[in-house]
Amino acid sequence: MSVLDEILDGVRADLAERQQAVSLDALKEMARHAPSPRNALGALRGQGVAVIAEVKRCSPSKGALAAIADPAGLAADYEAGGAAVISVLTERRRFGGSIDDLAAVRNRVDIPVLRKDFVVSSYQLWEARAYGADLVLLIVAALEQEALVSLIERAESIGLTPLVEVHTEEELERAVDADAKVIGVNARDLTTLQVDRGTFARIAPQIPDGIVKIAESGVRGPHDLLAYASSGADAVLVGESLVVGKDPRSAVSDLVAAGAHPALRQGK
Ligand SMILES: O=C(O)c1ccccc1NCC(=O)[C@H](O)[C@H](O)COP(=O)(O)O
Repeated sequence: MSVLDEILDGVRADLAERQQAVSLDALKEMARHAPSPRNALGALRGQGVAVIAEVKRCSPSKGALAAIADPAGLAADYEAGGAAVISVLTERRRFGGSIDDLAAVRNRVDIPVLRKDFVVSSYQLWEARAYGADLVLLIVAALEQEALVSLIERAESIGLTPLVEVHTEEELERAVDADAKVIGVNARDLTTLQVDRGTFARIAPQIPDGIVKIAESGVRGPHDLLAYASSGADAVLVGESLVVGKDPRSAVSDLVAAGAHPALRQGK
């Protein structure tokens, strides 16, 4: 069984428990009272290369990364460093996250917040909105095309901006066919878990103009951001290097400064 299939099995089991505990109607009611969605597209399309800073405790590829007792405090540091968006990994079994992390982060910061998870059902979209998410990750490799199209439509209809993640040219074609407006190319192969930073440079030129292009995974510092930017990234999504470092605020600030270089502004 592939890593993705293993993750998805766990996600479905946890989801079934939550669906038993909280009805869809109750979630919809919570979503109605949630704070209004923030302007995610505006944040990603700002000047320079936008930095999406991730709250990530552990991962299938590396195991434990950082304890992160106060995810909201970490997110506040990211925001102070100039992050445009906060990503919160809410998957429990392999990433140590929770939907409560999402709510805590959303209540602390003033920038848009991404629910980063393995979404397979519209129930998770309502959950995301009920707990304050502004964006939601949809992974093409985890979804049949019909489900991808319908989750994108449903997400947009309830005020979420879908970030549609691809790993290959075939998945990119599916994302574009599904009318994705924000596409992330993830450099981490879901079968081997190896990071190949060349993936973005290979796939990004085929992303049509007008779609926001995000380079995900493998950013160790400003030099990787600059490499992704030179291949056309509007934004980078960074997790591990921020949570294992001593000073997340200045690490974000260094990335933001590199991404603000005037030479990178052309075409944005
Ligand atoms: O991080 C993993 O090991 C992983 C394994 C399987 C599926 C997804 C995985 N990570 C999620 C992400 O996409 C990253 O957390 C995100 O792009 C940040 O990457 P990094 O900066 O390399 O931590």
